[in-house]
Amino acid sequence: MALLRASGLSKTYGQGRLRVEALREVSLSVGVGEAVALMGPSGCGKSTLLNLLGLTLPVTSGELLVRGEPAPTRERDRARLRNEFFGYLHQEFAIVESDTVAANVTIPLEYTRPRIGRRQRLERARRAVESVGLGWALRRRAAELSGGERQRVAIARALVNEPHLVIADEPTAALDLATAREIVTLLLSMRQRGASILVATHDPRVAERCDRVVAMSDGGLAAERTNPHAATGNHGST
Ligand SMILES: Nc1ncnc2c1ncn2[C@@H]1O[C@H](COP(=O)(O)OP(=O)(O)OP(=O)(O)O)[C@@H](O)[C@H]1O
Repeated sequence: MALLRASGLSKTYGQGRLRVEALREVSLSVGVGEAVALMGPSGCGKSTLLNLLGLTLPVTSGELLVRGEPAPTRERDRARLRNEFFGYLHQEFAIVESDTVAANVTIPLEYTRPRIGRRQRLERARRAVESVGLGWALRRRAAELSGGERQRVAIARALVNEPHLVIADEPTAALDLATAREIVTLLLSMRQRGASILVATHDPRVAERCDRVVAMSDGGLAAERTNPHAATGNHGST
């Protein structure tokens, strides 16, 4: 069974003269432990597709199955699934600069139900921060870290709830080459825990390290190829 299966997804923003058909009839599956890269020109709909698949935007039409079950429509249920199932990594990191690394990384755990106690939240944050090599920075304010270190904090936050799927939108756009490479290595290493990765990127070096590359064009899927040389995870079906 695919972890995520989208059939005929469409998204329209606005109404009347402001109406934008951002996605048209997109069908895509993501297998367990699979890394899929979305590529395509600016404005072709990559972020919109990530937001639909990551349940942060409602679909206009189409079907989305999460582990074989239709994605919930009630916001409360969607929020719970987001917290339990997904990890999110953004281009601009979305780190709270004035907070410590620990406080940033525990954010996704604040919303889990049943609630996780403070001590356990901190312990999980510590493990996640250590897994990205930043154990020394746990009590530092995020503002004191470099761009690459902040992106590693964002990765720790994306994996602290042990997500089944990590959704990353241009995770390396603001980074230099060496740091970008390191961040992608970290991101893809989540497959070893059975997590799937869905990443929108303009960078062919990121795409070539994923198991599958899906090319988008003008709100639709244009082409798809598998990368025989990508270090594969434990895929379910596609
Ligand atoms: N909130 C919104 N309201 C109206 N139109 C939007 C909104 N968000 C995106 N769009 C439009 O939908 C289309 C797809 O945008 P999207 O951000 O998904 O593209 P993208 O491929 O991620 O682009 P980029 O690579 O530049 O991030 C674009 O035409 C964009 O202008």
